[in-house]
Amino acid sequence: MRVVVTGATGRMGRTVREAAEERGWDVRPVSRSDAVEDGPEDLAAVLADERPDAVVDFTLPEASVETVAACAEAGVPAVVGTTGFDDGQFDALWGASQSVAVLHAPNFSRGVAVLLGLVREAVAALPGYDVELTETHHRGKRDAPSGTANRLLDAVDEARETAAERVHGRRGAHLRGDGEVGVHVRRAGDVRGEHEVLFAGNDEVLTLTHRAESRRVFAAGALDAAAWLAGREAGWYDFSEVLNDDA
Ligand SMILES: NC(=O)C1=CN([C@@H]2O[C@H](COP(=O)(O)OP(=O)(O)OC[C@H]3O[C@@H](n4cnc5c(N)ncnc54)[C@H](OP(=O)(O)O)[C@@H]3O)[C@@H](O)[C@H]2O)C=CC1
Ligand SMILES: O=C(O)C1=N[C@H](C(=O)O)C[C@H](O)C1
Repeated sequence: MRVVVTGATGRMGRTVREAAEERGWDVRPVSRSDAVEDGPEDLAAVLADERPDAVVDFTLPEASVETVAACAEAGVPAVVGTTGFDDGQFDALWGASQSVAVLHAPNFSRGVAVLLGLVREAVAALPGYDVELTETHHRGKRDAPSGTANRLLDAVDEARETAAERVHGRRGAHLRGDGEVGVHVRRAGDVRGEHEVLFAGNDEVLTLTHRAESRRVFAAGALDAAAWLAGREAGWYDFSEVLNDDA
């Protein structure tokens, strides 16, 4: 496999490069900075010259939109791990997937894929229970709540077949509403990523927690996705399709 890694000097960019090199892949880092060999370079030119099998992108929403547009132009599949897109940016990614294969996931760990299923199952089995979500990440994280937290909240809504009011933190005199879901965000140190979904009711509490212990887990999932996506036709793909084919 030959992959281009954008945001090559970022926390995830560095981890993805190392993991791909360990697999023996041909890795081409692309960065805005001159901290990588070959310095800052135009992505479109790199894609045209080197024809990689896929691009792996963990950057910022505005940067990912540009990257995926360049991939669409060059016909190179794109794996996107970036989070924090607004609706317009998300539409731009989806639009590009009409002309190239795009796979976006807010979390490339297999444990979180399982957690999503468990949350749907718990919501369906525990009607009327209060649900609260807490996520913790390192101090360098920009977006809140995390992309994974938003995906977990969507899973709660899907299982309830209704959109819950998402209450971000609580302060002052305020009684909890029946259907609301509390969302709590913590930023501290270098916590790699923790998500907890709590269900309470009927004199009991159930918590489902996922904790990433290294960024390598995300890099491994993204590289598995890149290998799966290479050579696929244009379209919008989901990480669950990669995992299902693996099972
Ligand atoms: N889906 C998943 O499993 C995971 C997703 N993420 C997501 O990946 C994204 C990146 O996370 P992380 O690696 O921690 O972030 P970092 O801030 O460490 O890295 C982001 C990199 O993006 C590049 N970049 C491109 N354009 C810009 C710009 N305009 N301003 C700043 N940087 C820019 C820079 O690299 P350079 O200078 O080299 O171009 C920068 O280092 C986040 O959205 C995060 O939520 C994180 C972990 C797992
Ligand atoms: O920024 C991070 O670090 C992470 N971001 C992703 C998210 O927003 O959900 C995934 C993971 O939790 C790490």
